[in-house]
Amino acid sequence: MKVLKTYFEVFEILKNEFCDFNLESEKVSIQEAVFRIVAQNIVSGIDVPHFDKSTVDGYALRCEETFEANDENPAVFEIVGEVKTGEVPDLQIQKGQAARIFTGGYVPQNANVIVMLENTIEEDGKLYVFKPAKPGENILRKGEDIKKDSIVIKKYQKLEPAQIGVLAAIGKKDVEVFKKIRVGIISTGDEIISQDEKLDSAKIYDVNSFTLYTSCYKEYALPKMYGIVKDDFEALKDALFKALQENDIVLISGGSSVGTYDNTLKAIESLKDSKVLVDGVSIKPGKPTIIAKVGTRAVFGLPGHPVSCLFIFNFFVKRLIDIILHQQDTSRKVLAKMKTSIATSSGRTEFVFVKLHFGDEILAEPLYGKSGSINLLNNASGYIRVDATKTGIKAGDIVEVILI
Ligand SMILES: Nc1nc2c(c(=O)[nH]1)N[C@H]1C(S)=C(S)[C@@H](COP(=O)(O)OP(=O)(O)OC[C@H]3O[C@@H](n4cnc5c(N)ncnc54)[C@H](O)[C@@H]3O)O[C@H]1N2
Ligand code: MOO
Repeated sequence: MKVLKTYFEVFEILKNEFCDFNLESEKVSIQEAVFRIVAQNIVSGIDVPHFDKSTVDGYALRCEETFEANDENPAVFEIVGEVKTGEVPDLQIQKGQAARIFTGGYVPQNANVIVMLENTIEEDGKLYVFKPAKPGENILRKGEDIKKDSIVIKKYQKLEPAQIGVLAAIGKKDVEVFKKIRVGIISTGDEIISQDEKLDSAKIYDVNSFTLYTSCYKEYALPKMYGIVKDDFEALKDALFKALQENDIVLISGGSSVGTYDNTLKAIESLKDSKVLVDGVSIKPGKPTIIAKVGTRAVFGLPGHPVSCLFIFNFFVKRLIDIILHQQDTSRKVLAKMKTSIATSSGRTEFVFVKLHFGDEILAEPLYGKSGSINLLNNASGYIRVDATKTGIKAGDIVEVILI
């Protein structure tokens, strides 16, 4: 009998086999680079800001002269000019002098504080300051945000909008990022037809090509469909061979189980340099999952049932993409209270889909349905894990829900 691997053994295998995957890089504009992974450390060529900058509208002056100021005895300054935002001022602040300045303005020489407009009165060319000001107050110093020559973004860091902002601030127009992981997608089965065909009895529309293709978008991978292949060993082998030439990961859905027409394992094994790493996992859904390495590339045989297929993408394929890109597990999780009890009995680790209800507390309502019912996922917010040693979870128990 086949020995099934546990899911954490599979995680370890994926990590050991694919952690030094050779990724090529490419240069893209910073606005195109969002959610991509940086291919080299990025060093700032400038200080940000690259001049002492006012963070408020007010007056530039020397703070020492305000130390004795109070409501009755304001410090008095002569206004010697105005700093135009975006221009370097040609004035210097001497003792007893102040200059008007606006948010973002270049702090004039000798000034060491900007007093906020609201804390002053300007009358007949004179400025009255009623409170002591602290040195450096309301000034963003040259290099205070980002120092010249410092590493601002590290290799393998993901570029979220905030990081794109940092790149913009240091004047970058483009950035070197890892190329998107290319994922080839094959559906198999004599009963599977495309949406262009007439739905005869005993046929079903291809669902997995589309759920897998669109799941790749969520992982910022580059999917390509290779169509529907009949239950024919040679045809599947040819499609797999072609997809492997053009992709980093190939996903075959259907034909991964033990039926006479289940050709996925045979097709993988027939390829030169192939090594089957996993053939069956002790989980539900997703038991008939196959994972292989062909040369340096990965091939997944995914269960045909649409729910199992999509679940295994989220559980293992996503994990592999994270490993290749040196990312932590990026699944989002919330704690919730079970709305009703559930029983589990497969002897495998079970993943139960739940719908979340948000109110004073977050409730997780278990969803029932078979692995073939894609509509089950239509209603699911996420899933919970029930270990193989357990026989279920009781209503009221707090569970961790992994969001999908
Ligand atoms: N004797 C056994 N039979 C089965 C086992 C087992 O351990 N022993 N495992 C069951 C489990 S669990 C699953 S999951 C399925 C997976 O089987 P396959 O990966 O070989 O998938 P198929 O048999 O080809 O298809 C299963 C089911 O899914 C439908 N399907 C397939 N591809 C698509 C697609 N692209 N779009 C929509 N639906 C698809 C297919 O028509 C079947 O209904 O095996 C169990 N059997
Ligand atoms: O992958 Mo299967 O869903 O365990 O029926």
